[in-house]
Amino acid sequence: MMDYDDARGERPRLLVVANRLPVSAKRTGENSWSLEMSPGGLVSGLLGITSQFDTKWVGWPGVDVHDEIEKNALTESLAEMKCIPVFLNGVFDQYYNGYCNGILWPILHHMGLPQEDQHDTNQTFETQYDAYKKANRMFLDVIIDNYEEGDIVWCHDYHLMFLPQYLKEYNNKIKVGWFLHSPFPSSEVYKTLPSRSELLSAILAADLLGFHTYDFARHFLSTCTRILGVEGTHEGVVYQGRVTRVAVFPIGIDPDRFIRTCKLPEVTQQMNELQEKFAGKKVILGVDRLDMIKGIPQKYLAFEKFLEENPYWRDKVVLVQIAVPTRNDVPEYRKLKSQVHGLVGRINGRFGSVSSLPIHHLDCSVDFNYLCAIYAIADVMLVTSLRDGMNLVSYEFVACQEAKKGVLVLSEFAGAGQSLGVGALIVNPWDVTEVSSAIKEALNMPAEERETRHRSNFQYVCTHSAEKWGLDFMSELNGIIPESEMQMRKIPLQLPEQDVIQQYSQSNNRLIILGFFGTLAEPMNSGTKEMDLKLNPELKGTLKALCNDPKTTVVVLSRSGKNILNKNFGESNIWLAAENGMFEKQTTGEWVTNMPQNVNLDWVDGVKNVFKYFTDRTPRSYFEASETSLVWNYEYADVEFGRAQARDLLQYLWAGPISNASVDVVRGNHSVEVHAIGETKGAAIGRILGEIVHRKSMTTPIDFVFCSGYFLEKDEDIYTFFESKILSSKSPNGLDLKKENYFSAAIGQARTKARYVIDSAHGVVDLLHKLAVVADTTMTDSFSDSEIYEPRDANANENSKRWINSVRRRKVEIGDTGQIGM
Ligand SMILES: O=P(O)(O)OC[C@H]1O[C@H](O[C@H]2O[C@H](CO)[C@@H](O)[C@H](O)[C@H]2O)[C@H](O)[C@@H](O)[C@@H]1O
Ligand SMILES: O=c1ccn([C@@H]2O[C@H](COP(=O)(O)OP(=O)(O)O)[C@@H](O)[C@H]2O)c(=O)[nH]1
Repeated sequence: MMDYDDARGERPRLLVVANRLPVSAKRTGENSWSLEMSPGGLVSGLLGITSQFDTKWVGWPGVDVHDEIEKNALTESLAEMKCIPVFLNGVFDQYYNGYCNGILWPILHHMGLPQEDQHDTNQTFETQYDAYKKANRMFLDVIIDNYEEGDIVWCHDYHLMFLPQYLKEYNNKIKVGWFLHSPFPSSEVYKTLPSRSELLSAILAADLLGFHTYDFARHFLSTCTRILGVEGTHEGVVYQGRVTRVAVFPIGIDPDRFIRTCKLPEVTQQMNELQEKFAGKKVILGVDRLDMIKGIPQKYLAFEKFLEENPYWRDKVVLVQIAVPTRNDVPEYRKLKSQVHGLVGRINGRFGSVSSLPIHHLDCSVDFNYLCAIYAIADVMLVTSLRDGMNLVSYEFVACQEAKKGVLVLSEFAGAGQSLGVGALIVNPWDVTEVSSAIKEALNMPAEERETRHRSNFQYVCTHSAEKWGLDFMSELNGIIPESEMQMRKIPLQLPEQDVIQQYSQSNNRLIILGFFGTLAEPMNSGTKEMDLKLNPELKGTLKALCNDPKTTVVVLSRSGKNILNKNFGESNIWLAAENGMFEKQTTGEWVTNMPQNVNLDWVDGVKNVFKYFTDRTPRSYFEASETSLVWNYEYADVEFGRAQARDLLQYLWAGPISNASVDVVRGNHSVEVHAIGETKGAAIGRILGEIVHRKSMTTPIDFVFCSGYFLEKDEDIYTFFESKILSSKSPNGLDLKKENYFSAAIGQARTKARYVIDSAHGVVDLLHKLAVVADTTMTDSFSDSEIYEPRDANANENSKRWINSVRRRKVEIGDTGQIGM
């Protein structure tokens, strides 16, 4: 955790940006306002971090104000509380009631999009979406007006999903964090959102994204994979050349505030009054905003069932439900209110009497002291959220229960279900029978068990406070920025193709090192099987031309076996390294083995069986097997399923065929590779280089190296091998390499040890075509001046054909025989 130097007044400046300010304004007269604490867990949680930072809040003040004088008056009142208002006049209804709470909120809580009148819904959707973006821009404008260099900006919640993008577009150096207080749904639900990609890309502009639970973070990562096609790693999401860190930060409360409040005389007085009022009865408590995600109807149905089945308890228990009014302007919420009132009437009618009602339903919020008092006297807290980001009410109840040690009945669908699962009775709120039984169990629970359960919850709530949550997030954000900047700096440049061509044309002894899979091989399709790895047909002529140039040596380094390389490169005068260098040969010669003596390959058949098993059960996966290595690849399978299968496959392997074998297991992006210990591509290239120098009896040092492939991270030593050979003067090892004539280029990797990147294998194919032309022209110059060159390969792609022809024409025009001046 970070240590901030309060004594020197060096608290970092933090702009907390949330839809709602911690206080909401109410007009009390002309130009005068009263400020009240805003409801909801977001505000409660964030209050815990204000002491650690020089914090200012940016948010909606809770009212529409049109008059400039009034705006100024309110702005001044809010400034005293370090709050900066964003007046959302004109867009608020469409943005907040419409897009935020009518569209995003139900999607995030697994409830799906509204389905009434599709045509109207589509029309309003567009307007609401526009208002949402406009509102996010209004937040941006206020931030810009108040931003000072070095400020950290922490954006909160689903209301502000565009803000990270807007902030970074304004100033890429601002540290931006974004935290989601609600759940993040499964990709199957999120996918239905019409603006799904834009919203995802917009939040990925942040440096750090936080979620309450692993489930939500996992859903988010797999949604990014499925919708944007990006890979989620343990570090986060690599998107558009930068890494966005994704991490889990479960929010907490300020437990001391509750513990202290419960000891205040006025609060103990309220407790006494409540106890007197409910004397002889057990109190079950519910505290929720009247929101459909809180499962209040389900709670009432379960309570009704409990009363039905347990007549003994009918006059000995009362359910007090504080239903805090919320989002009254959203139609769904108004409907919920009447539904809930109907249920209360029915149950009280069925089980109540003149002197007692089983349900006390309050449509209001209560003040903080009263809330603590009622938390403290309750015997059972009943939380039946159908989905809930965290549910701080359950933490608050625990914090107030040191004396009573009541029982928490908690929905498994609240984030809190993951943290308080040991102490609480966890229920599925949709299962009224289960909730009814849990009520009974809670009411009958022996004191000793209540004590044990409470202790475990209390310990958690006290150690996982809102302050810790805020500091953890900020600490991560601060740590991550330099790293992500570093990563941005480390991101290699695009291969400078023209420099490669120029250096190639000027050099006298060139070495081209290429991978096979994902580089020279034709893209696989779903039907591809083990032996089908084939040289891209576009490259046949090109490779031949390169290999036939006496100034050029081509090496193909592959994890594939000897047979596959023989089949594909048998006709070229080329150096081959099969199985990552276990076997080597020049096409004209015999394969030489580098396999250590006594290497044990007993594991191969067992691994093959496991790979076969998983290939059969994972559509569009396939495996390659060679003498010393096997690779199972799920690149073309459903990525999520493939990943899950890969996990299972590894368990099978470790438990069986490789438990005692001398093998390396490498997890690639979409593959699992098992190979005999002993070879790396870097070591192989070192040996081959020695051979080349020796066999060719070289007199001219190698003065051009191009090395490119779709290599696994562990094989990237192939790129670093040459780095140590780059000298200012000619080196004794037959190399004359400088940074100008050494080109290492990884295909499609955001992070690599190579100097450069190429977006796809097409880039390599294209470049090789061009180099082949240079090889041809420098070798023979056998075209007549009037001849327009036709690439020898009819399949060469259009760009390279065009390029080649333009070079030919220029060559004709300027009579250039040896060099191509680019
Ligand atoms: O501002 P409102 O529209 O009135 O709604 C109140 C808040 O509701 C949501 O709270 C969430 O945040 C809590 C703390 O992280 C979490 O415990 C709870 O599960 C969530 O529902 C909403 O996310 C906030 O933005 C609202 O302010
Ligand atoms: O009359 C009330 C009752 C409760 N709360 C607070 O509202 C928050 C509810 O947070 P929770 O995470 O449980 O759910 P949310 O309402 O944010 O979805 C808690 O901090 C409660 O103390 C409130 O402000 N007024």
